Amino acid sequence: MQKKEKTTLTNEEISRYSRQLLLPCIGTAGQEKILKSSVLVVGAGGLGSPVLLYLAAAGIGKLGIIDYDNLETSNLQRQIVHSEKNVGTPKVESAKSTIQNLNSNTKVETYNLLIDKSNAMDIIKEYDIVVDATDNVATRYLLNDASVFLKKPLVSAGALRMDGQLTVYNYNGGPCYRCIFPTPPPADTVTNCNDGGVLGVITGIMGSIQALEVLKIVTGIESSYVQKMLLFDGLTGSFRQIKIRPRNPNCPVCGDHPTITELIDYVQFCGAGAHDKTPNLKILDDKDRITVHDYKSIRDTEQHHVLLDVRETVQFNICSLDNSLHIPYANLHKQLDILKKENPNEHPVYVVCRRGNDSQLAVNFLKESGIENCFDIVGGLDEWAAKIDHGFPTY
Ligand SMILES: Nc1ncnc2c1ncn2[C@@H]1O[C@H](COP(=O)(O)OP(=O)(O)OP(=O)(O)O)[C@@H](O)[C@H]1O
Ligand SMILES: [Zn+2]
Repeated sequence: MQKKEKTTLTNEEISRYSRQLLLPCIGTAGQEKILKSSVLVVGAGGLGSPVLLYLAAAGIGKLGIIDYDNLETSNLQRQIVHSEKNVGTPKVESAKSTIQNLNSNTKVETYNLLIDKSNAMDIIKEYDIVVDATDNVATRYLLNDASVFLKKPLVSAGALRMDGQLTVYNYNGGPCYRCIFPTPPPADTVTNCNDGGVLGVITGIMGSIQALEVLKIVTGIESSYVQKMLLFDGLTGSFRQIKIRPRNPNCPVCGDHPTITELIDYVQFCGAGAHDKTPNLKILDDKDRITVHDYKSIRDTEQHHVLLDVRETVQFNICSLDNSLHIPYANLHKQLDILKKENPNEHPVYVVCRRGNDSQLAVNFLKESGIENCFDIVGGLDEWAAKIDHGFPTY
């Protein structure tokens, strides 16, 4: 008969983790590994929340939490590691207090900072696994490269609107993020939750699967997403697993002859930083733009004009200025006649959107279509709320 090593788990640990100890794929040996492991979670937002909660609950020995931001009310819809009383405080502290209430045995390190090339290596080297729960391309490349250099698995996910995706990079001979996405997308084509929206449950589902993959890696169960990507469509409820390319031997970071051997400037590489909610375009000359203050006096002095709001209908339904003519930017080419009908005397047209990007594109388009007397309202309704009417809703 083979003699088994006695478990090092205490009676308290046996009882606390009993429901997962009973799983043959985990058992006492798996739980011992979980208790000894350390995981770095980058981003304490929509994805990071379930990751942190489930990993703390499962007994991960040390959790690192990185986030530079403070908690906002609009985060509570999905960032369930936080609560109302912590609005305005650093997310890392808010998350730490929740997970310490859940499991006081888990050691928690907080990093209230923006992870970048100056600090990434020093922080990541202290952990076994990295979880990418952020929302921007610059940080994805940074975490990828640092994880490759330090030989750490990277459990990465994203969620937007009703969809999610997930992959485990740089693990068991599989590809890294750069093998699959060698060049970043143009900055102005990237949509984030702030613009596109996201249902909280979607981030909950994707973050929960990230936690699951972490636990599988820690306990030595094979991860299901090496060289595979999970695509989740919340509208149809379908989960699809697609095979992705293998490790690229010519990959500049993880390939056979790497050309990138230290962290680079990711903001420059991606054309956008971690902070940038939406790139602030400036495509019009100043003569084609007016400030919110100038537009306010046009309204106050009742000058004849048309206010054209080019936001999507879902956004227009949230809030709008009185007497706006609504034509979404995407429909403008089809609905120019509506604008012409509303403005037979060719009064000036002032174009507004949420932040002043689409409105500039719209002014450009109107000018090309022969409507010369039109102007962009700089900074859009966000600027209106900030500078003119503090009671105007922001979202
Ligand atoms: N380089 C980085 N360093 C530290 N934290 C980061 C970095 N990049 C992103 N984050 C954090 O990752 C989290 C991503 O989560 P999520 O997208 O759900 O939140 P959000 O940015 O607060 O959302 P919203 O776009 O609705 O304001 C954010 O809390 C953000 O502060
Ligand atoms: Zn690679």
